Amino acid sequence: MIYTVTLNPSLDYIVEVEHLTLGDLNRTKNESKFPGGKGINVSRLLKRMGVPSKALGFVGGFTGLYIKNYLQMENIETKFVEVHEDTRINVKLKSNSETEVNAKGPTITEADFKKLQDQISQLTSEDTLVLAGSIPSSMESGTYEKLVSICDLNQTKFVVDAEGDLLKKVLPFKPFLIKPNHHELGELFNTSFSTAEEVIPYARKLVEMGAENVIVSLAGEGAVLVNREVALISNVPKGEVKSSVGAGDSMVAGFLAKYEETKEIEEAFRYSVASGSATAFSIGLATKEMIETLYTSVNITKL
Ligand SMILES: Nc1ncnc2c1ncn2[C@@H]1O[C@H](COP(=O)(O)OP(=O)(O)OP(=O)(O)O)[C@@H](O)[C@H]1O
Ligand SMILES: O=P(O)(O)OC[C@@]1(O)O[C@H](CO)[C@@H](O)[C@@H]1O
Repeated sequence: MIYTVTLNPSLDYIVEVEHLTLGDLNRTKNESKFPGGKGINVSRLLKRMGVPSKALGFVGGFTGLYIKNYLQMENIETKFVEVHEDTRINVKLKSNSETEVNAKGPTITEADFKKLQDQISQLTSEDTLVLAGSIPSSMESGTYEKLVSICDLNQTKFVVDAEGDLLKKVLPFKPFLIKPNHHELGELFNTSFSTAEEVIPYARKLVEMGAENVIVSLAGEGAVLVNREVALISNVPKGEVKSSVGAGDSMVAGFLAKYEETKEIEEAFRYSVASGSATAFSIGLATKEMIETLYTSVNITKL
């Protein structure tokens, strides 16, 4: 079974404004809201791909209730730890460009965290754990490290989609997959990239540091996958970007879903890119139909 963990879920409020003027009253052209947070997005995508998963993490208040009800409506299993403060609201402002305001999230107590650790201790070598997104500001940067050390004890395969220290600290525990975007990769090594080729040596460093598979996305410029055996570069399909919120999470879900089915890294990577673009070309997350349409226009080159 795949378990996703979202330590800091969100109600994503997507507002579209024709021409945003700071310091003035703006009225929306369109607005929508979705349950968000990276692990939750992975669970929602997996469901659309026909792969069951269970969503774990912390939810609280009316926003937490909204998330639970929404996932229940989509027949996604959840086992959230209930916290006292409200789950955050993240604002995604779509105008000439995309602007995001992500909140810091509720207070998580030691007792809340202990409940989650107990749940993760129940996983086995048959399970996969996906840890995705930021942590509420009340939690320490060693939080993911504590969770993956439980996976290490029980030989549970795990995936991490996080940035900075959260990511760095899990590498010695050998994650099955990590998926930084090129900005996050650049920040880790104090550099920047403009092409997929430039990314490869740095993705290889992450493999040397412990990651089994590294996918680096470069938004409209393509993506790379590196592991001990191969280095692959992918194009991205052409289309109109409607909202890239959740595009990275869709890549994680797409990779896991296809890999479960085929055990083929190259096909899983191809499906991952198609999933990322299908979400980028949608308001909200991709549908399976759209992913499968785009799949045929993803081309992978082996280096
Ligand atoms: N302009 C684009 N054209 C086609 N596909 C795109 C475009 N932008 C993003 N994508 C798709 O989304 C994937 C992830 O994009 P990106 O590199 O922005 O990841 P991310 O920053 O993790 O995403 P997120 O917005 O979810 O945080 C890309 O690999 C690609 O498949
Ligand atoms: O603040 P974090 O945890 O880094 O990111 C949270 C978030 O931006 O990520 C998802 C898209 O990837 C959204 O659903 C959500 O609002």
